[in-house]
Amino acid sequence: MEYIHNYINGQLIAPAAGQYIHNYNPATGEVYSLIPDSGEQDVELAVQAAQAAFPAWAKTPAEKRGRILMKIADLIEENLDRLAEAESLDNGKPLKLAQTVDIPRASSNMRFYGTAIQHFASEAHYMEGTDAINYTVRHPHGVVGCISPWNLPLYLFTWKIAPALAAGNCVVAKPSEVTPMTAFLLSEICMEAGLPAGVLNIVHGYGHKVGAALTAHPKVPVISFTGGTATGKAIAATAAPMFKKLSLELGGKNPNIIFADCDFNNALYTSIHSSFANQGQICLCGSRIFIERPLYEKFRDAFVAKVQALTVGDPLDENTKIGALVSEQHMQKVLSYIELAKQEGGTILTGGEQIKVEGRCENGWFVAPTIIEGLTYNCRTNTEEIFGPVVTLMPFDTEEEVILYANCTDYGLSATVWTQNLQRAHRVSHQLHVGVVWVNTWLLRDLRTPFGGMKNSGVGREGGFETLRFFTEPQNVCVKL
Ligand SMILES: NC(=O)C1=CN([C@@H]2O[C@H](COP(=O)(O)OP(=O)(O)OC[C@H]3O[C@@H](n4cnc5c(N)ncnc54)[C@H](O)[C@@H]3O)[C@@H](O)[C@H]2O)C=CC1
Ligand SMILES: O=C(O)/C=C/C=C(\O)C(=O)O
Repeated sequence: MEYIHNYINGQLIAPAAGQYIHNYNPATGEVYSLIPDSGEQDVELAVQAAQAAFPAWAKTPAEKRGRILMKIADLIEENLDRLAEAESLDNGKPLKLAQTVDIPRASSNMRFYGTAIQHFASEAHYMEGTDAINYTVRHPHGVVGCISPWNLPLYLFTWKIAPALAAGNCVVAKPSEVTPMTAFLLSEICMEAGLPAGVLNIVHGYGHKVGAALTAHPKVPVISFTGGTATGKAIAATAAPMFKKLSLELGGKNPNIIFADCDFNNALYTSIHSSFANQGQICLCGSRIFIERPLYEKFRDAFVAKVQALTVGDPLDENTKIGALVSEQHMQKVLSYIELAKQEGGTILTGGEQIKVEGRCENGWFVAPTIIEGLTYNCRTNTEEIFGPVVTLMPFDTEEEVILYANCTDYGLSATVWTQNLQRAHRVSHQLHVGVVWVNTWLLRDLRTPFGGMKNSGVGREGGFETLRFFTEPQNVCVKL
């Protein structure tokens, strides 16, 4: 059985208490490795290592920090196949998705911030008539905490640590205990890339132990978190009275709005992707599909037919489009929402159940891609995050009506709008209470843009210079000339 180790002060080490958690392969239901069940003592060691490494790392020229991040990016690319396979085994996602999306994006994250930091300049403000000049420098905070989820494990882990490190902070990071493997492999890559000891520390284990200890640690003034809204709330409750700086990327219940004048094929094929990519376990998935009434039946029938043709199965098989859900517990949550949808009067057009895959995956956690119609826009199924391969379809008649539907949840992460009418695209986008709108596309990412949500979908924005600002403390110096 393979052991995963913590990465503390440049060393791969066992957890202080010597306890481990089972790590499951979701496609087979088997335990295949062991994760450190770390606790406060391990977090303390990691914070001390990060504190000790901070003065030298903060003084390292940005160009040199950037070079190390780019070396890490190169090594991620060199190890793409190994990392992609590890991600697929750990998470249940199709290997192909890990090869083409997760791991390339992890490398892009490191490369993007390795270069961005070299363009992140101080600001100066000259005071006309007063003969004074202000300059604003941005200092790294010291030790920052990064807590990431299981749905896009290395993708989101690197999305946090890259800007934090680039800005000169030292990091204590906690990957999800459900999918720890690629963060562990990354610690080996960081050692090979020459990242100095203590600059990045990775402590594995449960959220209520490691995550909670990191959030409450008095020497960690900044926490960046991506995950569920309930967990974000718990983190905020601990962090707020300690005046910690927080970035929270939380859940979504995103509308996918399809007007009758859309490019039908583009809307259809992209909607399959935005509904079911990664088994629907992406906070940006468009789980509520609103279709303008004249197109409703045509879209519904084509969508159902195409979704029925998707291959659900062994994530390692290159024909597989839908892999396993991440855990048995998560699968039960998703199935319980399908039951709720039936109780709320929904009609299951396809899917609606667990799937038994033959062969080596017979005990895996697979759910058929599920399409439901006939629900009201404000029922629980249509307002609570399911985070699985489940979408609902609803017709609408007017822009006003669909905007009401789209905005009626407590979430406000993203939305997609399909129309060939440019004026309508702008008009509707402007009225959506979400942080990110895609028009005639989905999940097309430019890493320079602000990314994040409104309402219960989060606090703050990641991406571009926004994150470098988050991971630094501005200091203004006013000089009277
Ligand atoms: N990015 C997103 O939008 C994500 C949303 N979710 C949603 O959240 C639901 C629950 O999923 P979970 O696996 O429980 O996600 P979670 O939000 O509990 O896990 C995310 C990370 O937070 C850590 N964590 C958990 N409790 C913590 C605490 N008290 N203090 C600090 N860190 C803590 C976890 O160990 C993990 O590293 C999902 O069903 C889904 O609806 C889950 C993962 C990602
Ligand atoms: O930054 C991105 O491209 C995607 C982010 C996705 C999440 O935060 C998520 O699914 O949790």
